[in-house]
Amino acid sequence: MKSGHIYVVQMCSGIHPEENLKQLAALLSQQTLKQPALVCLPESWLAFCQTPQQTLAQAQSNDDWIRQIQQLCRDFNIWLAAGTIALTDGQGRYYAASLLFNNEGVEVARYNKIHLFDADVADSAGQYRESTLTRPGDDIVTVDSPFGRLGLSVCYDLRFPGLYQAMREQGAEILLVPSAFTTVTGAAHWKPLLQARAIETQCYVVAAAQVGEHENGRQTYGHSLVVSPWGVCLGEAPAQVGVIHARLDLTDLHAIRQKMPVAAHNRFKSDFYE
Ligand SMILES: O=C(O)CNC(=O)[C@H](CS)NC(=O)CCC(=O)C(=O)O
Repeated sequence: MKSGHIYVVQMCSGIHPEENLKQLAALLSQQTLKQPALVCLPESWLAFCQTPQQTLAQAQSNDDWIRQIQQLCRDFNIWLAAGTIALTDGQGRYYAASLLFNNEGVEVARYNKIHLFDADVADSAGQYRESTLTRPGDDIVTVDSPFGRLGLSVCYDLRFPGLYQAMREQGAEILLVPSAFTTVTGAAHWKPLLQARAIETQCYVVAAAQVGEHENGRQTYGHSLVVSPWGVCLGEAPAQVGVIHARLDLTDLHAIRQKMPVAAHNRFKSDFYE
């Protein structure tokens, strides 16, 4: 039965990729990484920019950063769920892309954030309009790994349970939710949403978060979380930069699914109306 070690890196990313990569390497160096290791990073960890135009410029020039990230996977012998990185669509916009690399630095999956955060929030930023230059993705992504079958999602996606049900139907066992939640919505919704997704799908949920006051003027909630398929929090980060570790064991997951087979009982599957 598959199992492994998950390391969730909570970052306070700034505008400059070089500094963010240094922050990541320093945090990983402080860990004794048990194998096999899956390292999960938050949304926009490589560059948390000030404007969509800055993010677009970043998206058009990050080939070299990606090569450095691939090298980091080999140096630390880790699988890396690389949060999100802005990647150009070649037509003047960018995707919020979540790339998964194996321990040889090979890209094994890519998910483009489907739901974009266009919302008004009672915080110092006030307005979020992610769709300004971001192109939304269309495809649901699940992929096998030494840890189990991973389902990829990003931040605001968390509010749309249909996506997670679809990943469950594709066999997902571990759902990844790299995020940069606002402090206001995070305090109100973050933990219950993550626990609900874990309980409904009977999956592990792993959510790496941005935290603190950022160079771009934004504030984020932190509280990175690992939730078991029973809804129990196996690890929760405080509101500061750092790494949390959890051991995932799919034996428990399959026991939970066997005792309460909600996926088989579900009458609202995607083929319900066919
Ligand atoms: O803009 C960037 O560089 C990084 N992207 C983000 O910070 C995104 C879009 S603005 N944030 C969210 O999705 C927060 C969702 C949230 O807070 C909620 O659902 O309550």
